[in-house]
Amino acid sequence: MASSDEKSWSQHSSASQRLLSEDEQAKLEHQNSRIVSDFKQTKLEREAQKHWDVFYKRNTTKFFKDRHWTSREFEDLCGSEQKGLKTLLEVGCGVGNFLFPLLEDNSSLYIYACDFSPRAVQFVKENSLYDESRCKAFQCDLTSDDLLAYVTPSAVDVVTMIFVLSAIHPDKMLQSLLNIRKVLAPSGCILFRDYGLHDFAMIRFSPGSKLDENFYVRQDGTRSYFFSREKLTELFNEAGFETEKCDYILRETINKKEGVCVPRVFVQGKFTIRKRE
Ligand SMILES: C[S@@+](CC[C@H](N)C(=O)[O-])C[C@H]1O[C@@H](n2cnc3c(N)ncnc32)[C@H](O)[C@@H]1O
Repeated sequence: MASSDEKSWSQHSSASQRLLSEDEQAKLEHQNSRIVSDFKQTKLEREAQKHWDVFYKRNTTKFFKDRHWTSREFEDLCGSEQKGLKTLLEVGCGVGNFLFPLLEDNSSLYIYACDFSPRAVQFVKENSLYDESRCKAFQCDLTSDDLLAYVTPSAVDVVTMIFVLSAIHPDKMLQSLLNIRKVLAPSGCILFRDYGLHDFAMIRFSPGSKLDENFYVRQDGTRSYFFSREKLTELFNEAGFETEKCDYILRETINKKEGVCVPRVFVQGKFTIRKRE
């Protein structure tokens, strides 16, 4: 995960995926020498929520930086008033690093925010900027709880998914998207940003951390998938969405702790509900 001591120093987008050096290819190959057992994989899935909750117990609100870049990166979030954007749902909101900057920048926006970690939701509610007339935070597991229990059907103009789908088991990604689709207005969209294929964090995993193709477990039991553009568009297509945009974002960050410059890869996209099935 990108911790708060990593500082970005340059950024650019690219249509093609990052090519690996021979050394990096060898590292990826080496990861296959020890794949996590089925027994441990089942346990990790059963305890997914617990692992994230413990993550927030340990890191409180200090791990992720406030995401002030979102309005810049997603033009749909810029000037929301003029665009008639009224209601937004952020899924996998963590402690609100995306939510609060957005609330501050958009005075007429109402934001629903959910996460399956009860501690994360509690941190959101305890934030001094939390205002029930402007937002509602609730606990919800996207893979199993019906979003319609909290949000009116088709009531949401924009859903944001910021580094959340990667934390969900690949077998449950589709059902999570179908769940989200139910609350999205027919003209609405999903704005997406997550870890991309060949991100530095992916190469860095050691043997014994690989769960499946492009899917890994961290030391603390939280998991991460690394998306190719193809995988992502295929998934959204299957869930009834059209891909408006889907790009790799390549950026270099300085990891201050280790004193090295590392290549980060993210995937960013915009998806709309397909008009005709
Ligand atoms: C990498 S963090 C990103 C948090 C936040 N979106 C941000 O960018 O700061 C992933 C978040 O997804 C949440 N999450 C993982 N699986 C989930 C699920 N099935 N349902 C709801 N939230 C989930 C975790 O609790 C965690 O807060």
